[in-house]
Amino acid sequence: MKIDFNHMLVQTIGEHGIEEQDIQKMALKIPQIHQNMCAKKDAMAWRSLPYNQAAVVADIKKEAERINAGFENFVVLGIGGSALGSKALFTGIKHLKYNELPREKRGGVRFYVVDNVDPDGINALFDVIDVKKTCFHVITKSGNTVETMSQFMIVLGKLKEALGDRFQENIILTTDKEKGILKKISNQYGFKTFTVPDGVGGRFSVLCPVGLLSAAVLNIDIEALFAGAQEMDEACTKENLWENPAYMYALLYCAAMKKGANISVMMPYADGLLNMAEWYAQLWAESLGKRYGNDGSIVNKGQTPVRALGVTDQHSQIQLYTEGPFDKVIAFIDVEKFHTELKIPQAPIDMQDASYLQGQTINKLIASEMRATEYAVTQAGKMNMRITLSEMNAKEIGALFFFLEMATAAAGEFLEIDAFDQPGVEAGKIATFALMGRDGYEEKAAELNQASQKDEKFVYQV
Ligand SMILES: O=P(O)(O)OC[C@H]1O[C@](O)(CO)[C@@H](O)[C@@H]1O
Repeated sequence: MKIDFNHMLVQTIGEHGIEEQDIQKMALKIPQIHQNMCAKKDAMAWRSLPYNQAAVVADIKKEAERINAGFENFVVLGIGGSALGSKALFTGIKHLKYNELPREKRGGVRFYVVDNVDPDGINALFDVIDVKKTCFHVITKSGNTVETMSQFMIVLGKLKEALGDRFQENIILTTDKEKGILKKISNQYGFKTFTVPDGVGGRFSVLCPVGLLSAAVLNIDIEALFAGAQEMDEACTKENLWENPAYMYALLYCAAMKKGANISVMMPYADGLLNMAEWYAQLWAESLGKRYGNDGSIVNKGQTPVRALGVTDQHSQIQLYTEGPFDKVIAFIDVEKFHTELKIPQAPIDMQDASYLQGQTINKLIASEMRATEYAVTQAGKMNMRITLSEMNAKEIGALFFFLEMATAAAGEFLEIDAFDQPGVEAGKIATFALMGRDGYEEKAAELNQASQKDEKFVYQV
């Protein structure tokens, strides 16, 4: 993987870029940041995932074999970090019309992720799967998340209807080793259960059973995922800024924030990587968007992630990126070698001025469009950078996950905030419990009803 930061700098984009002397100044913080990253390594248990899971991976593979031998479909039920990693793995590595392929080409079950509580969305799935022939992986680290628990209850109802009491084999749970409702259910009913290790938060959990069971069911090479993550780990644990791309990413993005770039656009030029941008959006937003600094002062830090897809969004967003405010950093992601090379053939009709395309490849077109867009935003003086994957395979995807996780953790150190909590989300979760009538939340429900009184003059009913 190549990570190129050239277009973040004043010498390439002009006055809105970052000066080398700003880098030197911020680099003075690196020894302390590095010391913190080393001291917190054990607490950041996700950093050990590429190394310490031999037994659990063996178990996951056994389970995946059972699933692929006995079922037609595999459905992940979860939300946020419990779902986004699986989605990124699925489209980032597998065939883009995987579920529509015949079984012998897929080599396994069809794969779905349900990460919302849209009634039509959930019901649409039941219209295309036979629940009897479906294995559901229910993932919630906290074991309490309202969206996942309600999906689970709907599925249990359907399974009971279809199978009577013989639904145990259709359910696998992944949750905390002791906390939460899901763990209690697991203990009581003996469902096959995997554990989210301590110190592995949802958004950092893709390389534990949360994402690995999906990987195994999809026949994704888990060892290659780990190998990519390990290689990246080696680079991203170096103290030297000029050898550590995660530190440089964190430094430059934090320098950009200081210059008012409050938006982080991730723009992959590959359909399959759009879910990687979705995954990054949660990682970057939930980790860095914080009201309080480590010292308890109010800091309101963070940078808003935006996902865009090349080339599609060139025709919707690039106008803004090029000519709009200097409030963004754009990370382009490109792929050197796609799974396919697609030639534009000689057309059977006269293509007039479009005939220059004949004999060329779509691969060249997507690569050229990325270069052209990169050139345009660079000329316009907008900060951008490029991550190049050699291919969309398990090793590169494992490396990319790990790089972005390390960069996020390091950015948390630069910003002097806790990158591993999410108190702002908890507030919404509590309010939802109250609105849904959960015991113990009566006071909150009353408070909410009071707060939702509206001044009718600002409400337009048309
Ligand atoms: O895995 P859980 O506990 O259900 O949480 C799901 C998601 O909810 C959050 O807590 C908040 O959205 C995320 O951090 C997490 O990934």
